[in-house]
Amino acid sequence: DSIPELGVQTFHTDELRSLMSHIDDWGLDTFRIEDLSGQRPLTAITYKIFQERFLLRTYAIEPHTLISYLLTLEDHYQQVPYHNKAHGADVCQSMHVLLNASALDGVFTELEIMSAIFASAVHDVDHPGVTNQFLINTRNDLAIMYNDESVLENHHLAVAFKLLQADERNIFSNLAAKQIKTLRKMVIDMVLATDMSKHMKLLADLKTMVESKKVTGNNIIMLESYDDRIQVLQNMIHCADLSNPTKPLDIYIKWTDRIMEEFWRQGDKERDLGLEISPMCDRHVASVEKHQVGFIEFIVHPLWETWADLVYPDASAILETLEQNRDWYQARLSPPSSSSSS
Ligand SMILES: COc1ccc(/C=N/OC[C@H](O)CN2C[C@@H](C)O[C@@H](C)C2)cc1OC1CCCC1
Ligand SMILES: [Mg+2]
Ligand SMILES: [Zn+2]
Repeated sequence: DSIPELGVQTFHTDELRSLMSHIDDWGLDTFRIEDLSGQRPLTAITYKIFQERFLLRTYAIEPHTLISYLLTLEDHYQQVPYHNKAHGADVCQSMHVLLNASALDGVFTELEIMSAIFASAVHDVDHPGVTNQFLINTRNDLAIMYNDESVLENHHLAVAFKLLQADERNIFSNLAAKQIKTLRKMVIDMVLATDMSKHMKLLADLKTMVESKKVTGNNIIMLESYDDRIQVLQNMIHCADLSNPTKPLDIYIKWTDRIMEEFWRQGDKERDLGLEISPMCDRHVASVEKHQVGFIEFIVHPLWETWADLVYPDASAILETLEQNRDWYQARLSPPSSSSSS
C-alpha cells in the first residue's frame, strides 16, 4: 500500500502541506498540525524533517519502515496533558530549527544530525505525566527498575530502542555496525541530558565553552572532541525541551495551560495519597503567572541567553521573544495600582 504524500492520512492535504512548508521556522503551530494530521503531529513532523534532510536516501531508510516506526512511537506517547505526542513533535521540530543555526553550518555530521532528530522525537515517549520525584516517592516500578536515577529519561530510551527491534520498524537496519553504535551512544547521552536535575551542570559547562569559544574565519564554531560535540547537542535538546517560553505568546500560553494541568493532576494524586503536594502542583493554590516568571528568570532565560551567546547572532530573535513573553507574564502579576489607571 502506498504512503500518503505527507506520511499521514488527512482530509486537509492542502492546508497541512502549506503548514509543513514552514518546517524550518521557529514558532510553527504544532497544535494546528496535530489537528490537520489526524492527531499524528509526531509522525507528520518527523517524516517531513527526515525527507527535508535527505536522511532516507543517505541511510537507505525504507519509507514504510520509517512511517511504521513513527506511528508506533507516536502511539507509545501517553495521553497526558503536556508530555504527550504534541510535545514530542514540538521538541523535534524545534531541534530541527536549532540545528540550522549558521554558526553550526557544517559542524555536525549527517549521523549526528539524524541522532539529534531521532533523540528529540523519542525523548519523552511513554511519559506517565508525573515527575521523577513522584515516581521515587511512590516507589513506582520504574524507580525500582532505574534505582531512582533519571528514571523517566532511562525509560524513554528503553522504550524507543525496544520499538526498533521489530524488523518492520528498524529504520537503522542499513547502517554499519559502527554507525549504529555511535548513534545509540549519542541518543542516550542526549535524552539523559533532558533530566532537569542535570540543568545546572549542563549550563555551567555551556558557559565555560562560550567563554573559550573558538570559531573559524566565518564565525563557525569549532568542536574538536566528542565531549565538546555531544555537549552542544545536549544543550541543544535541553533548549528545545525548554523552548515553550520562547515561542509566540498564544502558543506559549497553550503549553503553560497543559503543563499546569499535568502538575495539578500530580498534586491531586499526592493529595489522595496523603503525600505532601509538590511545588506548583496544588490547583487550589495556583499562581501560574508567578511560576512562569520564576521559571523564565531562574531557568529558561539563563539557558537561552548562554545559547544565544554560543550561536550569536542566530538565536537573538528567539531571546527577544522570550524577554517579551516574560514581561507579559510579569505585567499580569503586579497588583492593580492604587491610582485609578482606567
Ligand atoms: C510552559 O511552562 C513549562 C514548560 C515545561 C516545563 C517542564 N518541566 O520539566 C519537566 C519536569 O516537570 C521537571 N521539573 C521541572 C521543574 C521546574 O519543576 C519540577 C516540579 C519538575 C515546565 C513549565 O513550567 C513549570 C515550571 C514553572 C511553572 C510550571
Ligand atoms: Mg522529559
Ligand atoms: Zn520533554
